[in-house]
Amino acid sequence: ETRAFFSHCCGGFCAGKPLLSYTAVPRCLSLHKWRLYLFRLAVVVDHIRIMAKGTDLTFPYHIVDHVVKTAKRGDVSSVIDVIDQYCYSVEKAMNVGDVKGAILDKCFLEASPQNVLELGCYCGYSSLRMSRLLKEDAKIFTIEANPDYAKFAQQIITFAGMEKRIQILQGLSDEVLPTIAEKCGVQTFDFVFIDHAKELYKRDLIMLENLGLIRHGTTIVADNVIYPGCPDYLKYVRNNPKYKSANYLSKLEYTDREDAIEKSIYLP
Ligand SMILES: C[S@@+](CC[C@H](N)C(=O)[O-])C[C@H]1O[C@@H](n2cnc3c(N)ncnc32)[C@H](O)[C@@H]1O
Repeated sequence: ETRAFFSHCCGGFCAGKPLLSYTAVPRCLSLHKWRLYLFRLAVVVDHIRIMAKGTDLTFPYHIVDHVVKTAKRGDVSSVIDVIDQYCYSVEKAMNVGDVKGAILDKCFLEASPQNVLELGCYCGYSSLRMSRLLKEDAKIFTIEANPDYAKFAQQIITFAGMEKRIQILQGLSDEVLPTIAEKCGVQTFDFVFIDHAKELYKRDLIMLENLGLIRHGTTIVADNVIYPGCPDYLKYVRNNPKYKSANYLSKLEYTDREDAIEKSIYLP
């Protein structure tokens, strides 16, 4: 139980959690360069745990291999199905999965967004799910701190033929967000999927507000709000007149454990 909990903390990192939490400290010059090193160290620790079978999670490159061997190139739905089959039958991974993925799809279709932001790309699974439902000229920007995961996600996204619709921005969320508008030519996002380090959900939502990156009516969907959970985020969106929130009870990806998705509409 404890192991499973830690393996999902910070979006799947376990032993690295205290190190990752350190990356949550406010940016300042003296800490700046160390935050990414600590993030990478946390990843190394987790890789050792995966190799030692100390967690039931997988390396994303296993997923890349499986997708390339099994899925149909250029067919997004085939790539998504192959990842789901792999996670059910071989090794679990920390992507949103098919069950909560259906809720994400529903929220996405209701919002019919033009500009989409995702925090936490991992292997690109949720980006690909959303990309199937994108309007003609709409685009997804997804932030991923781990350079290896960003690379594997890029391979999967390109294999699925979605490289023009999904842009990966590699870096820590609080370092990428301040320059995203200028870099990507986007003023505000219409839909945000938050699925990175659970203790950063609230901080990064407030950052999006302060940077003016969300507008009246933006839909914000947050994953894993029960397991491993993000109580401070839920308290923030539920007790805040600027948000109208709804909870969708579901199951943790590829398991029977209870989890949920929180959808919040920003109405400042
Ligand atoms: C749960 S996974 C994302 C799963 C993905 N959304 C999906 O469903 O396919 C969380 C990801 O967030 C990334 N992450 C953690 N902290 C981050 C941060 N501060 N900035 C950007 N990415 C971060 C992790 O490296 C990990 O790949």
